[in-house]
Amino acid sequence: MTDEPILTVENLKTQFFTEQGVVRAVDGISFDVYPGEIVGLVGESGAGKSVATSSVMRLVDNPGEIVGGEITYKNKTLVGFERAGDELVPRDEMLTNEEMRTQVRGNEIAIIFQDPMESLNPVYTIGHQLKEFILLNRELDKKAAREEAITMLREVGIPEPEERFDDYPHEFSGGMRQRVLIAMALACQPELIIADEPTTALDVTVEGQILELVKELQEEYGTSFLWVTHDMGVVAEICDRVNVMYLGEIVEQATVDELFYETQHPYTNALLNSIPRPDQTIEELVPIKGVMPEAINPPSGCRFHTRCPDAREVCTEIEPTYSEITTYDGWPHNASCLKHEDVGYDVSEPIENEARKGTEGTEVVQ
Ligand SMILES: Nc1ncnc2c1ncn2[C@@H]1O[C@H](COP(=O)(O)OP(=O)(O)OP(=O)(O)O)[C@@H](O)[C@H]1O
Ligand code: NI
Repeated sequence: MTDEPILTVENLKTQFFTEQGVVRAVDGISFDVYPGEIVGLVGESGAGKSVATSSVMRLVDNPGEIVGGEITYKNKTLVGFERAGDELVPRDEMLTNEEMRTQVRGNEIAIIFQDPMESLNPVYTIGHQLKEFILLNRELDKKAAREEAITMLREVGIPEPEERFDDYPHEFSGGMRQRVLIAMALACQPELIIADEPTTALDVTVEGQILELVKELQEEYGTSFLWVTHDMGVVAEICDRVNVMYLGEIVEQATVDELFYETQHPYTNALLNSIPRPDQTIEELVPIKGVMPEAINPPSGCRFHTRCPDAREVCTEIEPTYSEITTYDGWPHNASCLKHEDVGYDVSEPIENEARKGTEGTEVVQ
């Protein structure tokens, strides 16, 4: 851990101002990404993963707004506030929208979304789009851009890229299209790629191939990744470190081995029990019971107390502090659970909740 992180997110808060109320989609999360790392952001649907990544890119949809926190990418302030009277206002060094567009998005940080059809234009050929993208972001002439596009298609495992160059997106399979998006992201030589569930729509075999490809490319180019998924299996496959998100908060963060073998948070445990493992049969899988509450009015105390199999009285009253439990190999292992705090968890009464009532379980799918 000698390097500095390339991305640091501190106490980020992003909210949506809706007619029903304020949706606290991201509610004070902190994490970082070091050079060459693949860092996971994992959690059920609605946890706030996509809002977190779009906040990093400063692409939060209306009526959403980043209302607090700091995001630093290398020496650039992507998000930073200072107090002016009662208000928080952007600091001078915070990049403008124009600077985000010209200096950060695409060339420094690229993003890959779940649905390639949303990112690819159906009326232009794959090659044309890739070439135009390269021309826009790199100082290459047309011929060199075409060659680079073909090289990148080959790099991401498109067979016979010269011939496939003139195909339209609909002539590619889902997996192939996702490879094209990876090629597009890589073509700008970014240092960080944010991938928001890019393999979720693919079948497991194709997903496995894409994950293999990402690992290879990561080794070849040293690119860092922030990998968003709801699937702990994917985390195990490619991530170095992982952040577990629940209802707008990161509840546990550690290296992958630590997280899997020294799990500290009951939610992480529940996520791990709900995925297929080689040592378990499908029947042994335990879906997480109950549903995630609304982010407009999160539960008091620990937000997971309504579904936590270990919840006690005290968990409904005291908000756990996210803190370092141990370190492993120089990496912190953080979690927020009252079991690790000196607040009387041991003497508190277990509570009736969705986990104990035998409520119908909801599978962790999105
Ligand atoms: N445009 C919006 N307006 C209002 N609320 C929103 C908007 N976009 C997201 N949210 C809310 O923010 C919260 C987090 O959503 P987000 O899309 O980040 O979840 P996610 O973890 O990415 O889930 P998924 O796995 O389904 O993609 C949810 O409660 C969602 O309803
Ligand atoms: Ni999402």
